[in-house]
Amino acid sequence: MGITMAKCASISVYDETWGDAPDNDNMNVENNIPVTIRNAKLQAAISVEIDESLEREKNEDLKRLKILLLGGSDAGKSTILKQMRILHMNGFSNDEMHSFHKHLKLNVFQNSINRFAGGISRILGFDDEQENEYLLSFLIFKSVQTFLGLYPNYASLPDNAHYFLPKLTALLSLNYSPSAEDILHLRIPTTSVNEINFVFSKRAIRLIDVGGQRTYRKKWMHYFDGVAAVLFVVSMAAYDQALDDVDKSVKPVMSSDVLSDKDNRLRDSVQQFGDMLRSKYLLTSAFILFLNKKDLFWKKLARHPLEKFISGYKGTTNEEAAAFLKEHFIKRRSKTDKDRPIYSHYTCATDTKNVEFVFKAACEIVWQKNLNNSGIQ
Ligand SMILES: Nc1nc2c(ncn2[C@@H]2O[C@H](COP(=O)(O)OP(=O)(O)OP(=O)(O)O)[C@@H](O)[C@H]2O)c(=O)[nH]1
Ligand SMILES: [Mg+2]
Repeated sequence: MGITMAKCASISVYDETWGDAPDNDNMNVENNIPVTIRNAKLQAAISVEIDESLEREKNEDLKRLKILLLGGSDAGKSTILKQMRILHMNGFSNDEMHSFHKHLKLNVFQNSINRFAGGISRILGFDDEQENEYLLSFLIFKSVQTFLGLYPNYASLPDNAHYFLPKLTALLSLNYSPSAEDILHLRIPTTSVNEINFVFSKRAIRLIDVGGQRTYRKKWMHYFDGVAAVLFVVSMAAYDQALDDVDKSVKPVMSSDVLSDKDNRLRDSVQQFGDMLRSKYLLTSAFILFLNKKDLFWKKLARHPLEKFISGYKGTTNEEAAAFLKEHFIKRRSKTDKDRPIYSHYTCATDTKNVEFVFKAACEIVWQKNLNNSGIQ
């Protein structure tokens, strides 16, 4: 857009100059400089100015990076955005902290206690009335630790339960104010779009975080224009989890080699990743895969062997398991696309140092790609 305007400007200045000049301009002398020479000097100056302006624009474009966080629900996209706020934007305002505090209570009660109590009651064979009584009883506080010890991988516990439940008594005290770590562990599903602009390594970055639930994915494509990089975030810990928001009308189209359950979250992510790679709007964008929640993945593997959920896995170590998952994403490249580089990192989005490191590495890839595209090496 800017370049087109600059080109138009150059033509109109040129035309006006020559249109205004008298027929016999060669003979018209002012300060002993013939008009044609003056015009030539003027044109040269304008041309230099336009070149400089184009160069400035090109440099500005190189600096302004549009980065899109994509991936399924609960993968960790908003957690990465929060980390950018902490790392590059002085954290959160008082209003935001206040709202986080409210969400914290909601998270602890709605997400964790309800599910936890439901889990206990099912295990102990309680009916609804008994369950309600049980919920109200103080016993629940002591039982939290016992339950987590007995059932550390209880399937319907949200991922942040392992962080929040052991801190329950402190969290429920009236004067408790949430720490940065608490905020990073909060689960607030994104229902619209979060966007932040910040400067990193002297470059302006526009980071966009969209909602990962199926209902919100239709909106993703509104943000595909001019995307320098897609950070596709995947929860590795989702290999044994079912989708919360299964829309039965959506038919799985994936090959049958991955995962037995068609509503499996990881399987859904693999499918999404393939779809994004094939999107004609993202063909020139760098693709960086964040295989996230590595901390939870390591913990789960011992109790929930990967081969029970993904056929074909024969490895024994954590590293082999992680590499096996990664391969399922990488092989979603199409035949025509098989040489397209896909960069990947194993990440823990709640770990600020880890995110700082991988985000820097991701940006370096994007900058290098931009330089190559613009012909500057
Ligand atoms: N332990 C652990 N928890 C994580 C990690 N990444 C994210 N979480 C937690 O997982 C939950 C979901 O993270 P979000 O960032 O809200 O996920 P999202 O991808 O934005 O999800 P949607 O907004 O629904 O698309 C939150 O409770 C996070 O604290 C991680 O690497 N390790
Ligand atoms: Mg989110």
